[in-house]
Amino acid sequence: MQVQVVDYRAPDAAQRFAQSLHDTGFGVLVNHPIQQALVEKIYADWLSFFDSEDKLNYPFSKEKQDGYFSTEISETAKGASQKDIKEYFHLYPWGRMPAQLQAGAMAYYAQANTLAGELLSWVERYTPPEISKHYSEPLSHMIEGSQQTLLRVLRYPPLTGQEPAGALRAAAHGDINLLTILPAANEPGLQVQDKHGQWVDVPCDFGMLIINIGDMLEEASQGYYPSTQHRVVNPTGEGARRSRVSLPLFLHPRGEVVLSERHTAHSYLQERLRELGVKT
Ligand SMILES: O=C(O)CCC(=O)C(=O)O
Ligand SMILES: [Fe+2]
Repeated sequence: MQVQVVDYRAPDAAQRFAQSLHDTGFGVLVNHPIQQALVEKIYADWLSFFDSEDKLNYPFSKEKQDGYFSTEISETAKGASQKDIKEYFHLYPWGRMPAQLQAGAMAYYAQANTLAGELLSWVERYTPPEISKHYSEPLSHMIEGSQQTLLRVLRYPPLTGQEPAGALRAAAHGDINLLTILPAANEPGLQVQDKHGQWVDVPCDFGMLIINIGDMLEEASQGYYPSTQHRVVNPTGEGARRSRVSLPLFLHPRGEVVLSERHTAHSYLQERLRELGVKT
């Protein structure tokens, strides 16, 4: 399996992108409208923040799920035995965040959210009618007015050699939400699992934008768009001494949106957060 790299400006971009998402759960865009300079500035600013004590002023809230999640409390992927080797900060427009980092992070949030809305309409356009007739409302409507879309700034620290056997930067998991938008990180390591169980590197040249399907869209599309397992493997050699930083935006519907006969977005999210051990 090879994840398709699609030129956002190509005349057939929408169709090729949706096909890639259907085939693999992943799609990669080049020539997209997200400003690379902004992404680079966020990476640099947040690396300094994670290196500072200031992060301890924003302990995560179990109820709201905003703030700083340390390596000690960060999530354990569903079915995994070890915690991931990562720390991260959850940003919502209504949530807590360091004042000096707010403008950059919220500018990125707005850009990525706008693009995500367009990409959802691409996904919808190329959904076969026998599937889309079950969408409770157009996909791009599901996110309108949503307060749940989450920007996560992740920092994977340099490895110390003392990590528990089998622990990974991010163990295999599927994302919970509709779509995830992820600029290529500053270091490699992201892999996706193909239909035969093999792990395949996701194209990650600096400047590429990686998009993947989450469980909520798999649920709403009855599996037509698969939420594929992915992971971040540990670096070896020189790379092990470096931090890796990444910036996924998890696109969430409004809580009351009906995903399927079984679930609203709210009921689905609560169930999954409990499974991750970050909610009681
Ligand atoms: O850091 C990455 O490249 C991926 C992160 C990820 O998959 C996640 O946080 O859900
Ligand atoms: Fe993920």
